[in-house]
Amino acid sequence: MGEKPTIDMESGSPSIHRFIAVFKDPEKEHIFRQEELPKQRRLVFGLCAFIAISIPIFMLSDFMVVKPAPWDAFLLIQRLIHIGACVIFLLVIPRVRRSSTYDALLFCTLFVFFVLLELGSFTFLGDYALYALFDIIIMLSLYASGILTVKLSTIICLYHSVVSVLIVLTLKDLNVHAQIMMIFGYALTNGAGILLSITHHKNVRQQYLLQQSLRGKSLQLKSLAYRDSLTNALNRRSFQDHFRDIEKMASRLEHNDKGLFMIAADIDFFKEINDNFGHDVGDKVLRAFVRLIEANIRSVDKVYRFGGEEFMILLQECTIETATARVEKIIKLLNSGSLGVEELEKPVTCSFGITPVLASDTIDSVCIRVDEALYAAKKNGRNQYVLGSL
Ligand SMILES: Nc1nc2c(ncn2[C@@H]2O[C@H](COP(=O)(O)OP(=O)(O)OP(=O)(O)O)[C@@H](O)[C@H]2O)c(=O)[nH]1
Repeated sequence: MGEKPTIDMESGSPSIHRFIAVFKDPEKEHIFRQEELPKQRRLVFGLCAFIAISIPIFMLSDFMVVKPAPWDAFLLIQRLIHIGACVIFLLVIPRVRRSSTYDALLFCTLFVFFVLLELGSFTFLGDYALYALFDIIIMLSLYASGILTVKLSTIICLYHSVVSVLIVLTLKDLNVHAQIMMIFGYALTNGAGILLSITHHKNVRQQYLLQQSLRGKSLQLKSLAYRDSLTNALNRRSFQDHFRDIEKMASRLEHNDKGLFMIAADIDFFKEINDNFGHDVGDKVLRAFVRLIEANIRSVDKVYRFGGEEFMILLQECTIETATARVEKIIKLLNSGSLGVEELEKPVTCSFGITPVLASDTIDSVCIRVDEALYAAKKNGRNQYVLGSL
């Protein structure tokens, strides 16, 4: 599956066309509509289900007002086609993946729906006002629901207004006064509907932008809360909060050739660096150390600063050979002066403890084991690694 599309809020809030209520940038409009599609599908699904259920109820009441044969048979066929169209749409709509396909399908369904509804109006015994009321309610709820884009609302409104006016004019049993009122009613409903539609689409887009910006801000805050401000490495809180994921990963890899490895790293004689060259140089060393580690692990692996000059490195899906090879390489790079802090007279060295993370481990058990290995490395003379015993 592709990555979920998002609107880039850094490049400024995208503006909205005033009358057609879509984003001015077509790509942003496309991303927005793809994200909105699941919600729209749910709405249309609900609407179709409502029509499919309510029409049989109307069929029962129709018998009271419908004209005699052949209109009764006509009405029955018309209602059955309605229900059939809704059922087909109910089956198809959950599978629609593109907003353009969705629009085309919706337009076809609504077209069939209104043609049948308009034809159905002839079957009522002069009770056109009742039919019109039902019709107007459906139109208004469609406009206001956001199912239709402003473009679709306008097309349907024009088509429906023209046909409805023609029907009103051809109805012999409506007097002139009633005809004028009906036409006036349709004009007002459709006009109000288009305005509702524009307002609705603008609101939905503005709300979407607001949500995007809030989502971005909350991600920024989360990242700030989980990062160490000096080195930008992940911090101890992040390690604690994500340990559940680490446990899950360890269980998943339990019977695998590859597993998870925790490495504790502690820079040797760091106090001396601070004392001899000052805190600023000490800070520089810490930043350069994190950069060097990050450059020598994969992007899925993680570096956490636990405090001071103490770090944890989590290697994912690797073997003991790879874990030790990576640490050996880092030790070699440090000894060759690759840290690149010019103020220092001799290379900075570091001691490491390495241990696999087991499915049965808790945060404490793994930290204790890896700390013991690190302590042994320090005790053995520093600038080396020790594998923790299980
Ligand atoms: N520059 C700088 N120093 C820090 C920071 N946090 C802790 N320190 C210093 O790191 C030093 C840690 O010293 P020790 O715990 O004695 O460790 P060490 O000198 O590296 O000795 P060993 O670990 O035994 O090799 C202390 O002097 C702390 O003040 C920091 O953010 N920046």
